[in-house]
Amino acid sequence: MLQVYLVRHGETQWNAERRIQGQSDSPLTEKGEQQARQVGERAKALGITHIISSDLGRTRQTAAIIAEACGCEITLDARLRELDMGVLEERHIDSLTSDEEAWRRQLVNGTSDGRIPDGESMQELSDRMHAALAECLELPEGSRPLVVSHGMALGCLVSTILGLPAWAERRLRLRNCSISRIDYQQSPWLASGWVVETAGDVSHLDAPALDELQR
Ligand SMILES: O=C(O)[C@H](O)COP(=O)(O)O
Repeated sequence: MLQVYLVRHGETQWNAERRIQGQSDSPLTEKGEQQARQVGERAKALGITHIISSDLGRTRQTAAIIAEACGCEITLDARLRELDMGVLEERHIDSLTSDEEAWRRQLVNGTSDGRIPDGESMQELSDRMHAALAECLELPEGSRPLVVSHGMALGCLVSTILGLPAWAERRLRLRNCSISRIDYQQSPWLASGWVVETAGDVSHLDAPALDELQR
């Protein structure tokens, strides 16, 4: 049975400052680098064989730290990027006008085709994340891949595997450097296809980051 580990990147400067990143970027904080090292230790113990990462800077930085610990090659895949948040990228979450806040809420509270101006819909995000995930099925027998991506992108993947709408990802707390696991199984009794084993595990982190709303 193929097991795929899903890791959100380590804490970044803008995560700590509550600024919207989307496909814009900011570097890992010192804490984010430490979190990535702790994922690296776990990844080594798990016998990870391949690392597949979003091509944004913060995920590449996290993937490089994990790869150093477990000695795997990194493959970059732009389909694993965070949701494109259009004109709201780089903005401080507490600085949004009421119109801007309405765009954001429309996106995360139940409209799969809603989008922030110049941004992407949750459905588009879901489609590209599933297409990237499907490539794990082509890896050689016995592979154990680890995917490094983003909060909304991974939340959308896990939600849709569970049969929930893409926007249900806001109901999942995927903190920086949390690990989720999904398996691809064929079962006569349970679901066949992707199933969720764990979501948002932070037991490998000394001091898990607070999520954005708690900061
Ligand atoms: O700020 C954002 O773009 C998202 O809410 C979180 O994205 P991240 O997982 O890349 O920090």
